[in-house]
Amino acid sequence: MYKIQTLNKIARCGLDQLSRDTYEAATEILNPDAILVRSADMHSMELPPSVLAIARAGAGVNNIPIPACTQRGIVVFNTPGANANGVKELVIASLFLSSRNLYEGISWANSLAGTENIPEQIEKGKSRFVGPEIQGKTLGVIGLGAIGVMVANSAANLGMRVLGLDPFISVEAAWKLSHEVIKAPNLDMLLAESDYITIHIPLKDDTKGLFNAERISRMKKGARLLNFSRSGLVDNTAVKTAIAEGQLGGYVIDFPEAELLGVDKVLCIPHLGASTPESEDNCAIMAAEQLREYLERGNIKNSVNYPNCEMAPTGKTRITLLNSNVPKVISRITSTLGEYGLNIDEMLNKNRGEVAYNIIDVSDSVPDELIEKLRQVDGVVAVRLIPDCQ
Ligand SMILES: NC(=O)c1ccc[n+]([C@@H]2O[C@H](COP(=O)([O-])OP(=O)(O)OC[C@H]3O[C@@H](n4cnc5c(N)ncnc54)[C@H](O)[C@@H]3O)[C@@H](O)[C@H]2O)c1
Ligand SMILES: O=C(O)[C@H](O)COP(=O)(O)O
Repeated sequence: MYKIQTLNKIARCGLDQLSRDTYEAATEILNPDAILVRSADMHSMELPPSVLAIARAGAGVNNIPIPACTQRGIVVFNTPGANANGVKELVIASLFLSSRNLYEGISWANSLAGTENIPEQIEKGKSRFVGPEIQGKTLGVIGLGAIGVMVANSAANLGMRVLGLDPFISVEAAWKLSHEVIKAPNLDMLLAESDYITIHIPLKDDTKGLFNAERISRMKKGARLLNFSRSGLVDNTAVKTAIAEGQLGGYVIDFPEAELLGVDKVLCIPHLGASTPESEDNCAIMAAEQLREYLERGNIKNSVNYPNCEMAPTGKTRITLLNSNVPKVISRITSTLGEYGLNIDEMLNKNRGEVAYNIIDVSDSVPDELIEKLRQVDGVVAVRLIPDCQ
């Protein structure tokens, strides 16, 4: 029986992937084998030694202490693209929301409740909420991954001139990008020419505070900024100053913090990007499937800290090893197997940066003592035995 701890509400159809005969999933559970999470902050959580894997039902993994997990041999997964359409639709909606002053206009209309001559007041007052159409305007998209590509393509379809910037764009994303999207040669050009800018990059050490006062000052005067990625990418104080000075025409944030609430021209959305039944289902199913594949077969798919590594099960005994990516570890592993007279039927080794992963299938039975010996091998971080791997 595998035990799964859920730290957030995970869509039922995802949990249904984990059959009740083999899995027990609960919010409180002793010695979990794996954790299923959405946005819960795990940085201060003490992870029990039993945890083998963490699956983030979503894209951003800044809520998970990745380096500490890697060091302990905990494989962390996310669900690339599973909620991208949900976010894209809200980004497109927010272009209109912000440009046409819809939130302010609707709030004002509602504030007239209980007063006289509503139609007259509406016609008199509406001119305060005039806002530009997006057709023909320039949208700068920073980050052309799962979400950025969808946003860029949809905006081009709506008649916008779209500039895209992603120095690390994947081949897969590049294939999906509309030929109408113009490659911005650098951030300066994108900042200077865009009427709207939307950010779709992960929050990391090198992206933190990307939109600071200096970069905002290089934006076109009155341009609007949309942030559906993470609050830490944009400096809130710089946003407030730039709005007060008219440099920024508006800011839409899906991760509002205290200092932004109630600020004029700031639209605070309560992290609704992926809050659609479709996105929640997609993420939960993908995360649960990835966990199953890892726990039951040792296969790694869509990990953010270990290499992807998949070997079709042979029905034999499978040994999996997580190790440091340094010379001689593999030879030490294979000679340890040799000492116990074990012949390797199939083996797959993949590395990623400082770590590596191995799947080894053997026909013979594996004594517990050998697994203990493998755990002692210099450079090996964790070892697992999966008998009769189907
Ligand atoms: N609001 C929400 O509910 C919601 C939902 C999903 C994702 N997100 C956030 O959006 C981010 C992007 O999601 P995604 O699914 O598109 O991820 P993704 O991994 O598919 O795409 C991220 C892209 O950013 C690019 N990138 C990284 N650093 C960059 C930089 N400095 N300049 C330009 N490009 C850079 C990468 O090359 C990649 O193509 C996530 O990391 C997450 O923080 C928010
Ligand atoms: O990174 C993500 O996938 C989003 O921020 C969605 O987060 P959520 O699953 O908590 O809605």
